[in-house]
Amino acid sequence: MKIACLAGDGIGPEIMVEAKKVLDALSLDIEVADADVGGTAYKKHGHPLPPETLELCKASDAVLFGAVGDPDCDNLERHLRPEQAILGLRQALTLFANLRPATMFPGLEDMSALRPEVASQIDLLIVRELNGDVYFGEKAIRTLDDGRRQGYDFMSYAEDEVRRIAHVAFRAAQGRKKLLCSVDKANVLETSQLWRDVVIEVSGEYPDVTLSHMYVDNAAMQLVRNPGQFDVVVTGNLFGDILSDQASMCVGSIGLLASASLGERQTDHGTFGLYEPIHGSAPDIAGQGKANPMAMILSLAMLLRHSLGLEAEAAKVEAAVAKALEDGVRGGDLGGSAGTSEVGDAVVARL
Ligand SMILES: NC(=O)C1=CN([C@@H]2O[C@H](COP(=O)(O)OP(=O)(O)OC[C@H]3O[C@@H](n4cnc5c(N)ncnc54)[C@H](O)[C@@H]3O)[C@@H](O)[C@H]2O)C=CC1
Ligand SMILES: CC(C)CC(=O)C(=O)O
Ligand SMILES: [Mg+2]
Repeated sequence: MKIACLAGDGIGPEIMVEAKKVLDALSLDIEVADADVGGTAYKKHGHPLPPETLELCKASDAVLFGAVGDPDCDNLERHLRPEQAILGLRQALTLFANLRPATMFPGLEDMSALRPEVASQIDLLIVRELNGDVYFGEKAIRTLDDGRRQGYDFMSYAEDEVRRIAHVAFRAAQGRKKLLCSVDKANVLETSQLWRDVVIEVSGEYPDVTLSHMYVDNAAMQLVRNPGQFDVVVTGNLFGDILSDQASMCVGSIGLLASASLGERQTDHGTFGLYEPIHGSAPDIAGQGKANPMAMILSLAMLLRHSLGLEAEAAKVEAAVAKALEDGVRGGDLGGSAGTSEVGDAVVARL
């Protein structure tokens, strides 16, 4: 079994060290190969996603990804910016299904942005489409005939793109509480109207799952008012990006939310995938040993489960994180003082 490790920029390398500590502690027979990505890769190789990095990912069973984003690169042409590396990987590897679970860890209710009795109900899974929407449509800043500049990003979903993510979401719901909420903006957007029509069509194949629909503005409000109503939420790329950051503060911190990005390619032991925290490179705290590595460590757990078929090991890692939190191990993002390596060590000690 082979994993490609792409640490990236900002806090990426700091949290990747901690995930590797956890992997080492499990003593598994896994080959680990590192590669450059993001601003780090641009500075070394002139491109945020060098061909050798992409080739390594393709030749691996799974990719463990830190984060990309570097303020030094903000004025580069768009195709050279660090963020293009993660967008490029998602597209080149056809990773269209992004699973973002948000669950309340026992004992952490006091850190939620919500009242503890509301927060304690949270156990949801956001299934975010990852290969379409405005992120991948034609985009430009052009000059109109009257001299005004206009920016545009073309939003679209083809029916097959909606159908395949809908199937992933319905199957996920079948393995949980059998509730699926599809989030869109069908009252305004044609893209969303097609999304809704196709989700309804697919629902015919899953009579055991209760499907509901919600406009995204209401969903943002309901996520704060009564998040316990949600089991699986399926939505497009942009809405899923935003709602998952919001969900993270409902359970305490963005430093806790992991993700799996999956496609259809099967490995010998599961599904090929890329695993990353939902947060970015956090330049404001990079290099200070303050980043919470738990989202990265929980992403490793998802990798073990989905790509390597190591369910017991995945559960062990998740239990070690939960135990560390229960024991009061908290970084600055959770109102504590534990540094990045201290948190990683605490998780390893509980494995
Ligand atoms: N998949 C990726 O690689 C992503 C990359 N980005 C990029 O990251 C850069 C920074 O973006 P931001 O909007 O600031 O979002 P961000 O998620 O990097 O940071 C937002 C806030 O959360 C905090 N934070 C994030 N992760 C944390 C952790 N593990 N522990 C403690 N605190 C944490 C940061 O310090 C910051 O105050 C940008 O270049 C952006 O494009 C953003 C999101 C995803
Ligand atoms: C291209 C990324 C920066 C998008 C993002 O914020 C995410 O995937 O969470
Ligand atoms: Mg995001």
